[in-house]
Amino acid sequence: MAQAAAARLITKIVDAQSARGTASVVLTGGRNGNALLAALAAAPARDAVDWARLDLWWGDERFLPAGDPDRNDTQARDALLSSVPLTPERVHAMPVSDGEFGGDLDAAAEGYERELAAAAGPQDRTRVPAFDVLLLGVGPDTHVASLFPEHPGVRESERTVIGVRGAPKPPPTRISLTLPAIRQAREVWLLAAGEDKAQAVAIALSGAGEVQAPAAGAQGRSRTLWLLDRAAAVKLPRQLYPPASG
Ligand SMILES: O=C(O)[C@H](O)[C@@H](O)[C@H](O)[C@H](O)COP(=O)(O)O
Repeated sequence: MAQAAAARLITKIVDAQSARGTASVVLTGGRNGNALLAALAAAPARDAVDWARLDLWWGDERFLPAGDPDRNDTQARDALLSSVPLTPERVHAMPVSDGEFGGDLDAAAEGYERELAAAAGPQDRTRVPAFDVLLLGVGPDTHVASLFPEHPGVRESERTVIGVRGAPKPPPTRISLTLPAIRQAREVWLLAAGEDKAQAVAIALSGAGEVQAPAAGAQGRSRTLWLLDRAAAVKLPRQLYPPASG
């Protein structure tokens, strides 16, 4: 799944850069998100991407000190970012807990909200850029980013970035894009591999509401793509699962 997603992402970035001279991608944490980045680092076509003209954002982040190994941006740098010639000012990591906002989670979330708004173009209807691709790993409970079933964050309808306390997935304190922000992306790609995601995938794709199944609310403006391996697809409703191609 990671290899296939990496190949698709390279193509999407190259297409965007040839069409508009730039591209913007929102990264996700977790096993599948990091596997995609590692696959990208190893992809032969990797350097078809003009890394200097790529804007990178995060869908969520653990609110920890800079360089903490549990931070998504630390893991992303280790998996890919440190080995490609990105433009540092175009890599928009979410605030650290020992930076300009100190340990003030809400101030840090507001800071990232302002950074997104500043990058939004006049053509963007809301206060975030029109991301070309917004990547999301899917939790076994159907969470995406740090939006968990029945938690306050998934109900947020105004803010684009929020602080999350008491997340069921450790570590508990996080910063996350909200569903309104996620839905501004041109394309949303949801990544799920492994048997432990099969139930979540089936629930999210069978008409569940976004409060009960946040992944169900993660739709792109022009496209929503679920990138699954067979193990994660086994519980899909039959009409959604093409007959095994050999
Ligand atoms: O900060 C995080 O933990 C991630 O952003 C989170 O949303 C992750 O993508 C899912 O929990 C899936 O994680 P796995 O791919 O490891 O199952």
